[in-house]
Amino acid sequence: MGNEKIAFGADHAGYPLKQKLIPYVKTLGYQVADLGTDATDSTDYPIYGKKVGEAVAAHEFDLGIIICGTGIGISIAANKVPGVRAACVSELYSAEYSKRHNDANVLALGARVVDVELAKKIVKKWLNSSFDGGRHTRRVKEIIAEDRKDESAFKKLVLETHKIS
Ligand SMILES: O=C[C@H](O)[C@H](O)[C@H](O)COP(=O)(O)O
Repeated sequence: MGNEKIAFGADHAGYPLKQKLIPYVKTLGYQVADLGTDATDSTDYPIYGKKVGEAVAAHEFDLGIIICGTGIGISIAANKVPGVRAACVSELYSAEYSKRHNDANVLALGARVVDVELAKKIVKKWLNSSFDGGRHTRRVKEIIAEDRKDESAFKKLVLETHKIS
């Protein structure tokens, strides 16, 4: 923990929480970049979900943290980017298991759902958790195959284990 580079993004609803989380995550020792938005003026969450998603998928950053009102819209937008596994989280169990089982590389939060203290706890739990591997590796590989539209790789992974296609 601590040496990864993290990209932050938020719409207007997420902006106030983003401004609180960035200094907090810096105190945990991470390198942080703010990809916007820079004000509470109304904007559109897909802009920032896409921006952070593309930066993470391109390996410019190790992880992303994105925030809108519910966390839902911005996570939907980020998950359209191949290579992104964004988890919309509002409690600690999912914060941990989105890393352990899903290897989530983007965390989405709802600024109208969680308060600042809970958001900090979720972020810390997520950053401190890591992928379990094992059976979860095959499942994540199936997601990656689908991202790549590699139907034969997907079918091979499924067939190997479940004897279905
Ligand atoms: O999923 C979408 C997000 O929660 C947005 O932050 C929300 O829809 C923005 O709503 P409004 O334009 O009413 O501030």
